[in-house]
Amino acid sequence: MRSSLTPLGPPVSRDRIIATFPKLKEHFHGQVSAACQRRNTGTVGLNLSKVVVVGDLYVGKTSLIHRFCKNVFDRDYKATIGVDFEIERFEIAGIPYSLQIWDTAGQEKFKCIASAYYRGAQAIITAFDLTDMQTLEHTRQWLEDALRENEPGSCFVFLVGTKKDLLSGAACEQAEVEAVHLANEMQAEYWSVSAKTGENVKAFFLRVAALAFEQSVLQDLERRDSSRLQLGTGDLIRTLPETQESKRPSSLGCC
Ligand SMILES: Nc1nc2c(ncn2[C@@H]2O[C@H](COP(=O)(O)OP(=O)(O)OP(=O)(O)O)[C@@H](O)[C@H]2O)c(=O)[nH]1
Ligand SMILES: [Mg+2]
Repeated sequence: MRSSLTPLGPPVSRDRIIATFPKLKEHFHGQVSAACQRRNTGTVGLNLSKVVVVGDLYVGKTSLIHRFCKNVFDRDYKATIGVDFEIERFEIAGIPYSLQIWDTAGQEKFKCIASAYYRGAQAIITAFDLTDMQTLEHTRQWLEDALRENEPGSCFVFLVGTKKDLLSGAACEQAEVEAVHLANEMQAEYWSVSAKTGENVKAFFLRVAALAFEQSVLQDLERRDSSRLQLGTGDLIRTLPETQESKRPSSLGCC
């Protein structure tokens, strides 16, 4: 049965339906599964969760997003001017869910435009080119800039090595060792992908969506719990001791 929160529009495509937690663990958090089963996920199904993709120019940010959202790959380079975004709809544990994926420009001259869009990100994807290790080094700065605009600890961080199709053997292994090392430092999850062949692209974004969804549901439950608590403990109605004074209606208190 579809959720009553399903937004207007056509149903999500079959490959955007996530029933079990992708990669690393099999199940959603117990509270999240229970909330989904009871359709008690508040406004999660109606909100857009923001994902921001950052990294040097030419590393393949736009290509990665286009491969996932449109299933296309363009060999020609067209620099992103400022920012762009795509909205991708999912159905996760039976609940509709949407990601707003922001594609930012890597060119220095657009940095101030792009950084205005970092705020409110639930996930930050820092991308680098596996064939150009300088771009890996620069991910530290990209991440620092993006985190500065967000509450500490509020974002999932991913380090993504792109253009996997261009590397193989020892060179690939060497690049990945360095990347995993940096990912640990950043407390990021590391993925390597190819927008050209599509390798790992869908699995990666499904993982991003599942993590963001789980966090959204938990935050929503917490928010509703705490507002209920505030109502419960609020000193809204005070009882007066039963004296003759207090029994008398105040309007009759004169004379
Ligand atoms: N072989 C290969 N080429 C890729 C891959 N991803 C991107 N490219 C190429 O790399 C170039 C740059 O890709 P973009 O996606 O435009 O790079 P970008 O990071 O968005 O660049 P800016 O918008 O300037 O920040 C293009 O010519 C792409 O075709 C990949 O997985 N494999
Ligand atoms: Mg781009």
